[in-house]
Amino acid sequence: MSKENTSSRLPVMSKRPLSSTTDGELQQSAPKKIRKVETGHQRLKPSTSVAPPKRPGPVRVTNKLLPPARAATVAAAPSRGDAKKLSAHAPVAKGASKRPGWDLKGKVTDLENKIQNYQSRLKSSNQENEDLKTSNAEVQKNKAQAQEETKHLKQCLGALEAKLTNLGQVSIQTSALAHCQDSLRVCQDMVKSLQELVARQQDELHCGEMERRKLHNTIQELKGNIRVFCRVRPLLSNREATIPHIQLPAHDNKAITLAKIEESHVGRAAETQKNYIFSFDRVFGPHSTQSEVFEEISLLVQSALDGYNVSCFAYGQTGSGKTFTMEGGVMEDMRGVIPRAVQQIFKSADMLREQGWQYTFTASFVEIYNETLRDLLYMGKPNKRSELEIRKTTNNEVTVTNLNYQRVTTEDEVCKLIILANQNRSTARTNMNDQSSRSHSIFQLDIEGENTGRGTKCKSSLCLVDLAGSERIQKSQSQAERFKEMTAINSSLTNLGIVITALANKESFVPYRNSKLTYLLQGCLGGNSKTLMFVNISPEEESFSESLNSLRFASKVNDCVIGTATANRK
Ligand SMILES: Nc1ncnc2c1ncn2[C@@H]1O[C@H](COP(=O)(O)OP(=O)(O)OP(=O)(O)O)[C@@H](O)[C@H]1O
Repeated sequence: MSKENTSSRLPVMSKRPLSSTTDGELQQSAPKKIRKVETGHQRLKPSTSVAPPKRPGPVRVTNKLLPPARAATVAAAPSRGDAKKLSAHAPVAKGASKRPGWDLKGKVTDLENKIQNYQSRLKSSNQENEDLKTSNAEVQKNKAQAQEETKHLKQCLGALEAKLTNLGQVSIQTSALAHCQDSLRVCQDMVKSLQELVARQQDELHCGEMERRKLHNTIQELKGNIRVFCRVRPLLSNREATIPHIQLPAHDNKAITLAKIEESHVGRAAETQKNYIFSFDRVFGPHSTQSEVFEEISLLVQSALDGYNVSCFAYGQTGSGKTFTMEGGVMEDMRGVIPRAVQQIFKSADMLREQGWQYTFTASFVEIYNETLRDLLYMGKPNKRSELEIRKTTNNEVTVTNLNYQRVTTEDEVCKLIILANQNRSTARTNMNDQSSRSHSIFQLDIEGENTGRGTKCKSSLCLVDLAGSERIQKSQSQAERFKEMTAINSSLTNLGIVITALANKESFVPYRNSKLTYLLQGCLGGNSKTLMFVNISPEEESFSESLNSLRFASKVNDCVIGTATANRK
């Protein structure tokens, strides 16, 4: 039965005229109606207390824990059993506690009172329930807020903890930084003292370098400012296994003997041997390598970087190995004096750069053919070649008009110029040598060095000369043009000999201008210059006379050198 039904009956019961009914009827009907009322009270369960519910005060833990629906049920009504208890304890209207059985009206009144009482309690319970709901909602809201706040606080805490950790790290880093700063100060002190040490050592190094240059020059002077090396070419064919007419003593690398076996004019002895003994600064046999030869010259090349003019000549008959000695082959171990000297110059300049030296290099390559100068670095049209003239500058330096003076910075650049010069070089066929060069070729590297820190400068020239063949006219069977070439070559070589002799004898007049060769090489042939002459010898027996001539010419030069060395010792 619904609550609505229960409540609708109660007014009916109260309005029924009791007088028109019998006690029995009333007695029978009354309990039914009471039961119906009680049935309606079943919705009040579960009730844990019959005490009138108090108005909700401050939120209690029990209320918080109860779900809202259950709280509402408690407030709605007690259970049937509870109703009995309630009836037992419920306050009874005054004067209704002991109603006689017939006082049905009174009982009804009592019951109505009770109902009113319950209704008011129900109302207050509902109110209380509503209050609890509101309070619960507030609690939930507060709880959510509290959770939010907790979350926020946790975040703050996390951030603070992170900050704290960072602060810890910062303090570690600060102490590490302080440590580093200390180390830096120590290092700075160390760097300062090292810089002072380096400066001192640079001073010492510079002094050492200048001392080295001086001593090096002294050694070169003691060895002689004009030196002669002899080199014997190996046999080019296997026709002759030995070279009996050239003797090189095993124990002495400065001597060479040409032995000539002549028929005896006396008659008894079949033949006699005539020995021509020569002595030079060094004699290289047929098996000497290019690097062995250069080793002896490298000290002179060093002098060029130190500021001394250096010249190196290769003298000898056609085919004796002059070009091979000066230029050599393409293979590394076949490279001759010019490429090796260039390599050494650039390497040494690189090393000296660390000591504050800056070098500039200018290369030129010229040939003298029939007493005419030709630029070997010329790249224009052959018929557009300008005439080259040797001139002297106001500084008394020799220069050539219209000649290509190429600024070079690397060894490679110089090697390319050498290739170009070779292509330009005049060659002509002769009976002596298919690739015979009929001109003097002069490679010149002008070197300018400056040590700005020390205020020191040096200037020098390195001249490497491959002379034209020196053979006699008859042997080469030269005709007309060849005769003219030969005359010019021999004339200039003779003049070279004369100039060297005049220099060695310290003569007041040196006839440089007698030939283009000596005029051009004037700067590299006197004063503070150092000269080296190679005399190249062909090993073939038929070249005996030419070899003898060459050795005699070289010996004349060498004798002059010995005279100079003796004078130095005094
Ligand atoms: N030391 C050597 N070892 C091996 N081969 C050599 C040596 N010297 C010279 N030759 C060879 O001998 C030949 C002639 O040499 P080279 O051209 O150098 O003579 P040259 O004196 O320059 O002649 P020219 O005056 O006619 O120019 C070349 O084929 C060269 O390779």
